Amino acid sequence: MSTPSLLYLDNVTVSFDGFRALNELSLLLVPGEMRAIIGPNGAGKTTMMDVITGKTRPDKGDVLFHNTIDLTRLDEPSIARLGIGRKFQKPTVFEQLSVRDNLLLSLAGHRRPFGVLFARQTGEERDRIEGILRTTRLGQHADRLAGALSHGQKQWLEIGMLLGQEPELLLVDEPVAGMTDAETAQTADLLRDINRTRSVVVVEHDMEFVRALGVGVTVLHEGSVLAEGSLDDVSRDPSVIEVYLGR
Ligand SMILES: Nc1ncnc2c1ncn2[C@@H]1O[C@H](COP(=O)(O)OP(=O)(O)OP(=O)(O)O)[C@@H](O)[C@H]1O
Repeated sequence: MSTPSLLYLDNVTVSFDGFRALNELSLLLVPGEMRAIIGPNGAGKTTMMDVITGKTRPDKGDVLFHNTIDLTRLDEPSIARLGIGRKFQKPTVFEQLSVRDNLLLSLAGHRRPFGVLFARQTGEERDRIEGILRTTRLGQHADRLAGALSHGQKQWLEIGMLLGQEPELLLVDEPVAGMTDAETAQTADLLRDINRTRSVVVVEHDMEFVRALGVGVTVLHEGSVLAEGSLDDVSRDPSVIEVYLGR
């Protein structure tokens, strides 16, 4: 029996003017998994996310979703519709709207986004928004303008907006950059909650946060996987110490 696979990057190479940002990168994510991706600056983390979401096309290699769908043949909107959602580092919430209205706009299935603000909410929409408010710890702030939230709360709102699209796999890029220690700890809890029902790939430099996640870690270096395992395992790996943690 083959290993169940949610996402499989098979020998993916991406070159920019002859420079290999990804160099025969292979990585397997099983359904339901949360994986942390770490690695020094320039290791290829962002390029890897760009390949998964269809922003960058590899020169070589396949990216298989559920073993059968080759993402390298699809464009960004098609990949998003398949259930792969990405949160970029910088929050891009609608500052002039309330937290609740931001979430309403994000719900999957709306064809004319801004029109929904003037339409009567359905019970199902209300329930889904309440669920996302609970997950993102924003229940107390539902009626505040998004622009009045702290940096950390804006990041949670954006994660909530991603949840509105019901992704099967969330890609999260440096979620705790610029957060306070308390916000960082809460973000780890929040992602663990989300991971009960969805798979997650999180790129992060903050090792305290990665430790709090308590998930498998992949170390990238020069566009390839240098090590994989628990944070303790990879922290002990001499090659990792040499290129990254020991710097
Ligand atoms: N569009 C591009 N054109 C040329 N070179 C690029 C391009 N995108 C990335 N690179 C190079 O590819 C390498 C990998 O970059 P990438 O942004 O994927 O690394 P990263 O691991 O995300 O780094 P960081 O932790 O700094 O965000 C870097 O050397 C970068 O300069």
